[in-house]
Amino acid sequence: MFLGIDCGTQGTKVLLWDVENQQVLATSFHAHPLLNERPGQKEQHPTDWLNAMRAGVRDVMEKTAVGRDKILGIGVSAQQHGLVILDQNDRVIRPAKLWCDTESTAGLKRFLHDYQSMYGHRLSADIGIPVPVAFTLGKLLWVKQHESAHFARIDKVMLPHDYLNYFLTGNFRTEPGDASGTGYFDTRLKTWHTPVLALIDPTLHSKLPEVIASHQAQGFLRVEAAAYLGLSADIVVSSGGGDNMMSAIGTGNIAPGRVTMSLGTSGTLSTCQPEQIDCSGFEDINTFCSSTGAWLPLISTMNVTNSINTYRQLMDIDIKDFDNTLMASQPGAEGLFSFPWLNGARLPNLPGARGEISGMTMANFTKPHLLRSVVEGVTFNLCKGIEIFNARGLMFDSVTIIGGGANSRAWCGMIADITGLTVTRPAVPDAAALGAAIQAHWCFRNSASHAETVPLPPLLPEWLTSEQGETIAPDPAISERYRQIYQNYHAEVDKRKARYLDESPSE
Ligand SMILES: Nc1ncnc2c1ncn2[C@@H]1O[C@H](COP(=O)(O)OP(=O)(O)O)[C@@H](O)[C@H]1O
Ligand SMILES: O=C(CO)[C@@H](O)[C@H](O)COP(=O)(O)O
Repeated sequence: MFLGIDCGTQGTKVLLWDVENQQVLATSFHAHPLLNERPGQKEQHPTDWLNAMRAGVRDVMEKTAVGRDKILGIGVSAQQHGLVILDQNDRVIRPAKLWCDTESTAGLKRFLHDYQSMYGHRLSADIGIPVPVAFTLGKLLWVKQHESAHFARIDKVMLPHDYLNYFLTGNFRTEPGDASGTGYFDTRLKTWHTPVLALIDPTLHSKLPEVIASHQAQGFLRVEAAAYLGLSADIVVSSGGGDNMMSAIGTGNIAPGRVTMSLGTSGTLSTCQPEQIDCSGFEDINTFCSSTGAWLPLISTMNVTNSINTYRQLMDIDIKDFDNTLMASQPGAEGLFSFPWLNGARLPNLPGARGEISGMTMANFTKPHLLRSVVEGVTFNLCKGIEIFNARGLMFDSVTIIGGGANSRAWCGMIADITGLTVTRPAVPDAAALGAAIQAHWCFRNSASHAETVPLPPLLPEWLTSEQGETIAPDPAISERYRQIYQNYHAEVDKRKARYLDESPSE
C-alpha cells in the first residue's frame, strides 16, 4: 500500500492506495491558513504543511487500521512554484511565497528586460517556457530586493514538494516536473539554467537541489520523520512533483490526446506530450515537464474556487446548496457578468487586474444569478485555454475534471455545455493525491529493480485508463446558447485588458 499526499493551496489531502485491489481505502483533508495582509501577498508557513501532512497520515492510518508494516512508500504532490528558503541550520527563513502571490510583478518585469539586454535573447527562448509572475523566479527576486538580510542567509532554495520530501528523507533533491515551474530550469535539457541564476546571484546554483529522474526514489523515510508520521522508517519516498503533474498521473493523462481540467484555487488545463513543443506565439501555455519523464503543457487561471468561495461567503450560500442555487439561474445569469479577478488574472496575463460585476439590473441582482455569474466567469476564463490549446494544434474530444469543483455535478454539466466536450468526473477527484500514490508505487518498483526501468502505464489502475467514472455529454441546445454568451463575455474581457497591460510582466 502507498500513501499519496497532496499539499494544495487550501489544505492537504492524504489518500491511502491499495495497489492490489486498485482502490482508495481512505482520504483525509486538513486546511492550512493563508497570510494575506498586503495587496498581492499570499504566503504560508511550511510548518503548517508539515502539521497537516502529519494529521492526514495519522487520520487515514487510524480510519483503516492498516498496519504500518503494510505501507511500502509515500508520494508527495504540492502546489507548484512556491518559494521555500532554508538557512545553514535548515531553519525556514520566512514564510513561503506561493504561486498566487503577485508582489513580485514589477521586479520580474524589470528582470526579464535585464536578462534580454544582458544575453541578447529572451529568457523564455533559452529555457523553453515563458515565465509569468506565478513562477518561483519572481519570488526569489522579491526576497533579494525587499529582504536582503533574508536573501543573504539562504542556504537551500526549494519548492513546496521539495521541502516536504526533504523533511521526509533528509535528501536535497528535486525532479523535472516541479523544477520546470521555477523560471530557472531549462525545460528542454532538464537542468538548472546557469545564466539566469548567475544574473541573480553567483552562488545561487549551489543552493539548488540535485535533479533526479521522475521514476527514481527521492530517498527513504528517515527515522525522525517516521516517528512524526507514525510510520515505519526506510520506506520509499518517490520523486514527487507539482500538483498538476501528479494530477496528470492520477487521471491517466500520460499520453497525448487527453486533457485534465482542475477546479481548485486555481484552474488548470494540462495535456501530456512526448517531446517539448514550441509554443512561441502562445505565451499563455506553460510548457512544463511532466513527472513521468515527458512534458506537460498547461494553461492556468488565477481564480477559481477562491473567488467562488468569496461570493458564497458574502451571500451565505453553503457548499451543500451550491448546485441547487446554481441551477436556479439560467445560462448567462440574465445578463450578469462577473470578471472574477479578485487576485489579479493569469489568463489573460494581467496580475494587476481587479474583479468586476457588470450588467446588474433590479431583476438579475439576486443570489442565484450572482453565484451563476461567478461560476460562469471563472469557467469562461479557463475555457479560453481550450481555444488556445486548439489554436496550437492540441485537440481533445473530452475533458476530465478534478479538484474540489469536480464534486459539483451542476458545474461539470455547465462545463460540458460551454466547451461542447464530453466531461468525465473520475471516481477519485483527488487526482493529485492519487497520482502521488501511483508514482510512489512506480518509484518503489524502480528502486527494487536493478534491470531496466519499470514503465509507468501498467501500474495505472484499469478503471483509470478505461475512463471509468461519470460522463456528461453536452446538451446541444444549451451549448448553442453558451456559444453566444461566451463570445459576448470575452468581448467584454478584451475591452478591460488595456487597463492593466502596462503592469503585466511580459518580455
Ligand atoms: N460540492 C462542491 N461543489 C462546489 N465546489 C466544491 C464542492 N466541494 C468542494 N468545492 C470547492 O473546492 C474547493 C477546494 O478545492 P481544492 O481542489 O481542494 O483546492 P486546492 O487544491 O487549491 O487546495 C473548496 O474551497 C470549494 O470551493
Ligand atoms: O500555479 C499553478 C499551476 O501553474 C497552480 O495550479 C498551483 O499548482 C496551485 O494549485 P491548486 O492549489 O489550485 O490545486
